[in-house]
Amino acid sequence: MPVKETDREVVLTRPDDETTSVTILKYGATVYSWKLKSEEQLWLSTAAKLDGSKPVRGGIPLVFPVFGKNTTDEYLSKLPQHGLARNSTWEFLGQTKSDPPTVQFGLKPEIANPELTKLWPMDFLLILTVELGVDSLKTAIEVENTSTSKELKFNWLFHTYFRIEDIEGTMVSNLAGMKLYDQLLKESYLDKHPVVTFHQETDVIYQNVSPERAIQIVDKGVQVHTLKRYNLPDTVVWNPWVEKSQGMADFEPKTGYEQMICIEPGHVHDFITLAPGKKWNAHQLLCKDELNYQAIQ
Ligand SMILES: O=P(O)(O)OC[C@H]1O[C@H](O)[C@H](O)[C@@H](O)[C@@H]1O
Repeated sequence: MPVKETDREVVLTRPDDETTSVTILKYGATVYSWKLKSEEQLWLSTAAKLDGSKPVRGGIPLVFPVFGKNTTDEYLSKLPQHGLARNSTWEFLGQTKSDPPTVQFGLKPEIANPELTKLWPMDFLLILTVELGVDSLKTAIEVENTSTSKELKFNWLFHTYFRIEDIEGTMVSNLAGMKLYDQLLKESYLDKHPVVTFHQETDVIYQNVSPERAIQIVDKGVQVHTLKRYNLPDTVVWNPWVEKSQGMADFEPKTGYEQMICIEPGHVHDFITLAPGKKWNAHQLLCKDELNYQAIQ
């Protein structure tokens, strides 16, 4: 069966290849496994909670309506870090296409985490579409402002944890020349390095990364993941390294930072503001591609 639903999750398998599948937890509509020919592509902590007691540490948590911890907005500042989508149980809306196999999940205030919608009393409808290609995974989001009178102000981000072999042998290409905000230094600057490499904790937000840029994760000269984006101008690059991993109870094994890199496409530098009745769409595409070093314009 290409789509298997249980109380907890939905597993989508390619009819032409049963070793290629994606598993989506209803809690957070979190993709927590994507296997290509039996090989896991995403990183998941061995201590990740899959029982709805905490957002999932790994896979693709969804960040909405706020990225990080807001301190200025009257309502968004009341929400916990990264908002309410990753700590709400979404509704499985079913399979919408058989080729490529595609499923949808929905979230609206009536079913979202009531502790959190109390703090952020807005009208919205989120539809997440997950499409399993031969060697790709597309996650697409539609945000609708269902209010008839109020604007909807929000961030969106796909918090994608990629599985890699060895962080110190890994580089991320095609972000060179971009302006970034370093969340650790609390400073903005131009990244003049030709590629991003990792030797310590990294937590940076690249801004206005052109949609033509395919971000590639390269392991010792070999392309292992390619990330394409639509309508997601910012890209967060995060690796917690040694100390930060020690401090996260759900991050295991403690050496796991060596096998993961978060490349998170989003709209987080500015808020999106949607007028009543309007919709906003974006997607990320995780795929395999030839190594393509794109020149800085
Ligand atoms: O621990 P979490 O709330 O899941 O956040 C994990 C990480 O998410 C993003 O990558 C942020 O840029 C980091 O500052 C944060 O530490």
